[in-house]
Amino acid sequence: MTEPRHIVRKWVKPEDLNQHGALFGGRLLQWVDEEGAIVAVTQLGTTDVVTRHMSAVGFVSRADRGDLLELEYGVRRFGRTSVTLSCRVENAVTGEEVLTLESIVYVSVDPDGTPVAHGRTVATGGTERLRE
Ligand SMILES: CC(=O)SCCNC(=O)CCNC(=O)[C@H](O)C(C)(C)COP(=O)(O)OP(=O)(O)OC[C@H]1O[C@@H](n2cnc3c(N)ncnc32)[C@H](O)[C@@H]1OP(=O)(O)O
Repeated sequence: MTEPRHIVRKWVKPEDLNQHGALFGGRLLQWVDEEGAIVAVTQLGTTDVVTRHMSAVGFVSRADRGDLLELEYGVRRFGRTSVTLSCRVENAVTGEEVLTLESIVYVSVDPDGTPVAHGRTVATGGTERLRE
């Protein structure tokens, strides 16, 4: 399962930089997780979603101040309580790969934080499930 894709863009600003003047890796992971959670929320139709697992992280190339980054998510799999996304980050201008995560697993939870079945089996490209 790879379609539809979800793309968000981030501009690297001065407050996002590390001591070498490049994008701080932790900031990039924050973006990847936060935007991924929003994709998961739109897929599952609930805002009660938590991150359970991330696959190995490899920072392939650096991003610098002023770079425009594209975070592209795919929906890989629906489980009983989880949804698994993939994420590729690239420079929106050059297309150079910055980071790829094979899988990020988000879990639907109840108010006590216990996993609950979400009942979803098919990906959506929209936000209509939030209004169901
Ligand atoms: C958006 C954010 O930043 S949220 C903040 C960061 N995240 C958190 O604080 C979450 C902390 N973790 C937890 O509270 C708990 O681990 C929970 C509630 C998420 C899950 O509880 P668990 O006891 O692990 O539940 P369980 O073993 O049933 O797993 C839940 C789902 O995650 C999947 N899962 C669990 N571990 C993994 C793993 N290592 N890799 C892939 N999937 C996994 C399971 O397969 C299951 O999916 P399924 O129901 O679709 O088959």
